[in-house]
Amino acid sequence: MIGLHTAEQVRTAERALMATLPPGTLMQRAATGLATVCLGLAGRAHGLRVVLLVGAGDNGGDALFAGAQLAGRGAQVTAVLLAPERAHASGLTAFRRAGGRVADDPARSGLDRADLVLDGIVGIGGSGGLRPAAADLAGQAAAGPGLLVAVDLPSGVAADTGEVPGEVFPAQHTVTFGAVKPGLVVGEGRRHAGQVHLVDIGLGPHLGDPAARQLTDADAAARIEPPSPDSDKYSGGVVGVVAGSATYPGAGVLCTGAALRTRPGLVRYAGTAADGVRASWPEAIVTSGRPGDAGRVQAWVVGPGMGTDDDARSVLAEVLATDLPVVVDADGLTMVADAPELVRDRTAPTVLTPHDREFARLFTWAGGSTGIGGDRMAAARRGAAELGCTVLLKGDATVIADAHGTTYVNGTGTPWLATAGTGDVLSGVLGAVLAQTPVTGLPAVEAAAAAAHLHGRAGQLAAADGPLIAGDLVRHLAEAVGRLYRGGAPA
Ligand SMILES: NC(=O)C1=CN([C@@H]2O[C@H](COP(=O)(O)OP(=O)(O)OC[C@H]3O[C@@H](n4cnc5c(N)ncnc54)[C@H](O)[C@@H]3O)[C@@H](O)[C@H]2O)[C@@H](O)CC1
Ligand SMILES: [K+]
Repeated sequence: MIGLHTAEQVRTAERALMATLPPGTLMQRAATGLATVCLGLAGRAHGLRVVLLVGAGDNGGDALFAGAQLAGRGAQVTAVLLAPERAHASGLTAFRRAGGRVADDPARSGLDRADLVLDGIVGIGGSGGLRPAAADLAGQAAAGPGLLVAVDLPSGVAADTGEVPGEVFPAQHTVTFGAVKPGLVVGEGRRHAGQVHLVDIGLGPHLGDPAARQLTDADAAARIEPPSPDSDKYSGGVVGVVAGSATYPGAGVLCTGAALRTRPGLVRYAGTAADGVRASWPEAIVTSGRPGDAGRVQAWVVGPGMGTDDDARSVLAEVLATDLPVVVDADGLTMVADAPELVRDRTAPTVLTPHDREFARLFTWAGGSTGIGGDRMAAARRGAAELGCTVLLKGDATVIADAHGTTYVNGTGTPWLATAGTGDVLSGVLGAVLAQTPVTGLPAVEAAAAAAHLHGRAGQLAAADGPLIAGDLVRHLAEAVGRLYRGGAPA
């Protein structure tokens, strides 16, 4: 499990740890970790042209100490000081002593021929958009040839939320200290962090509960129960699917297929796409009747492609009136927006899986001119608390939050997933994981996080061959599940 810790949590842990250590120890650990990652990325030190962008705080101090280490190994290191009189004093001394050069004019920084640029402009002490001089340097760095490495956090990204209120240092790598900050993996910040390298500086025992979490493959595998020797077709959890329509059977076919491929125990389908589903999936038990005619299930998926007419509304109400876990997606969400009490009044878990527009329809505060806003974790938590459910807010880093504020950020996926029908597949996967929860006792928020993780992995596998369509996801699900159990390895 990857814990995501806010700036304040990191500072609190730092204070507790620093009380037991000589001054400067943590910065030395951070700088050594940073220099080590840089050497690994560059593959050499001797003759390497390095430019440090140095702000007025400790983030600049990290850059200066790392720069000193690189200079000591033969790199040609130039520091550009944004506030020369406030630059980290002992960092600057060490840097100069190691042979580092301070640029006397930011216009002659050498960014146009650097091999490596370290962004030590601002870290967890930053606020608001980058100031003009810093923004200008970030722009020059982006236009230059150097590998762009952010120190702790790309300058311009809000550590706790991933908001990017102005210009930003567009890192290809971020070397972060002590804990991964949410802003590196969620929202717009994620797009500017590049590959994240976590340097352990010993904060661990002092960090406490993370503000949010991200699953690894092993975490996801542990939340999707494999069959055991005494399993039968019922013990994996029976999924009920209400999706698609006579005119548009596709959503029913994709959703049912995804549920079957995630944990092939038993999937029951009820709805007007019965003929299409039956033709595609002889393994499913299909009825064209109402959900109540389908037989016993342990969880329902309702909504994708089912329409929003009166019949659909009464089917949705029937499903939500059960005391079973329910996933509501797509048309189901449109109808819930008109009747939120159907969800609010439930005692069994409900997972809503909106994209931004659906989210804005569900929650009027997110529908104004500002939309959801840059803090996607806060939005998902607020929505979940309002309806007493779990919200899976789709995005390039999907956020999953429940009414208690427990939050996950998904770390798998590919931009190729932004294509028609992939949401229907996610609901099917989620239905299958949720159907196990009466037995596994897994909280719905974790089931949803595991489903998003698996869905993203299937997307990555499918996209390895080029552009994917939703059916490819279903075809790659079995392999994605198998790889999760094998720690990511192919068969
Ligand atoms: N807290 C910890 O546990 C550790 C922190 N370390 C480093 O210390 C950093 C935090 O240091 P500080 O608290 O000194 O703060 P920072 O160095 O992150 O930022 C403070 C400076 O940035 C300027 N600034 C703020 N917003 C700005 C903006 N929008 N545009 C331009 N400049 C802006 C401020 O004027 C201030 O001088 C971390 O990010 C990390 O790099 C490490 O040395 C290791 C340990
Ligand atoms: K930085």
